[in-house]
Amino acid sequence: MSQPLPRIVAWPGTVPALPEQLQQLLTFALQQQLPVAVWRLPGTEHAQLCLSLSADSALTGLPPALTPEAPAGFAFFPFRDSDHNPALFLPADIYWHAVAPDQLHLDSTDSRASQLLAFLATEHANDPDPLPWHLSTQPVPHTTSQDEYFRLVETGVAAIKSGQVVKVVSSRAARRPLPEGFDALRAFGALCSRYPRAFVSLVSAPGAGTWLGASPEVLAEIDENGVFRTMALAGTQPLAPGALPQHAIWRQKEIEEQALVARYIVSCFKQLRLREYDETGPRTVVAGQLLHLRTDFAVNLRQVPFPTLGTDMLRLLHPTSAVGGMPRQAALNFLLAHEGYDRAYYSGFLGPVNLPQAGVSRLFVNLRCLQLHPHEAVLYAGTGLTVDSDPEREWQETEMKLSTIGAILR
Ligand SMILES: C=C(O[C@H]1C=CC=C(C(=O)O)[C@@H]1O)C(=O)O
Repeated sequence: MSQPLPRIVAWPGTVPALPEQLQQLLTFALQQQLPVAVWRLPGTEHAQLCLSLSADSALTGLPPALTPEAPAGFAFFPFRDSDHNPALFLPADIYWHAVAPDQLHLDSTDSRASQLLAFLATEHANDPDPLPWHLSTQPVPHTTSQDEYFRLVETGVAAIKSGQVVKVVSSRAARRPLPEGFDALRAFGALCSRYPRAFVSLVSAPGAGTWLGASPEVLAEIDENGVFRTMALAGTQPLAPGALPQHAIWRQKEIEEQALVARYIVSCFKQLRLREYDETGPRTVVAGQLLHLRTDFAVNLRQVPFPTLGTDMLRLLHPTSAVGGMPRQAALNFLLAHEGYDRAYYSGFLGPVNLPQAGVSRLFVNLRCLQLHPHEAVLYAGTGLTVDSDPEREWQETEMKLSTIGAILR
């Protein structure tokens, strides 16, 4: 049975400018302590918003199903599912898309949805400023010092040399003060302008807290034409001013690191006995001030009858070898034993499912992200280690990755 979006209702009263619309929808959600997500897809201009009318209904134990019949909503999945960092799926009880700003998708017979309509119709001079964003119930994670990170890289390289793992992606958290008057919604807008090719997101949910990000990595998507896509993204170098990405030269280390991720994706298709996939690349792509190597994979689901491919691939892919390592379980065990902090939702995945229409879903890896805490932000970044990794270089790479999202704190 298909689950259509709720009915379309006109925005009550005069339609304000787009930022005020977002501000008002967020104010309602946060004042009512409801989960809410705002996002902007790569290469598009328009923000979208999904609001759930019950915090409990967002708790889910499973990765979402990527089929047209599955509920519409926004997935927010941790790196490792746990009681501290539960897998969330925000049902789209209210959905708004800046493409049609005068419309809201909601069920007006629901009393909470009609409360929203009444709220939007009133004066907004007394709305809270700053907004009461959800805060995580978890303490600020341990932030790894440079010495500790060097040791982590050395331990990772030793684990590779001993054959315990082939590749592992170590990561760390870093604390940064919030600038005076920091406004997360304005920061979301700044990320959208700065990173037009990224998936820009702002998610705020009870328990999980508030996360902002600009991800370069598709985990699994099915587009309007029924094409399933995923990508192998790895290898990093700074984009030198004035240099062309296609002229980038890659070291053996990055070529191998990325090839492992591509091979892992191929092994997932093999497990599903699917041969009809297109593979393009690897080629150099730009992500903010960084370059990566990327191989794109596509399957046309109108030609290859595999209706559960998206769901099956999602379950096989997460966490990919671009954020965990290879072999998957050995790398995850290594990280649990040595990384020394809780990644929470960093390197999990997030994105719309069956939005804006049934059959269209776009999930991204939660990279280049931060979590809001009172007066400070916690930023996250990782680096793929191989046998040739150098601790100093890997530290510098995390610094570069942190500055993608860190740019909005300056
Ligand atoms: C783990 C991260 O990036 C991944 C994606 C692209 C390149 C990566 C790398 O070069 O190590 C990582 O695999 C991160 O940004 O925190």
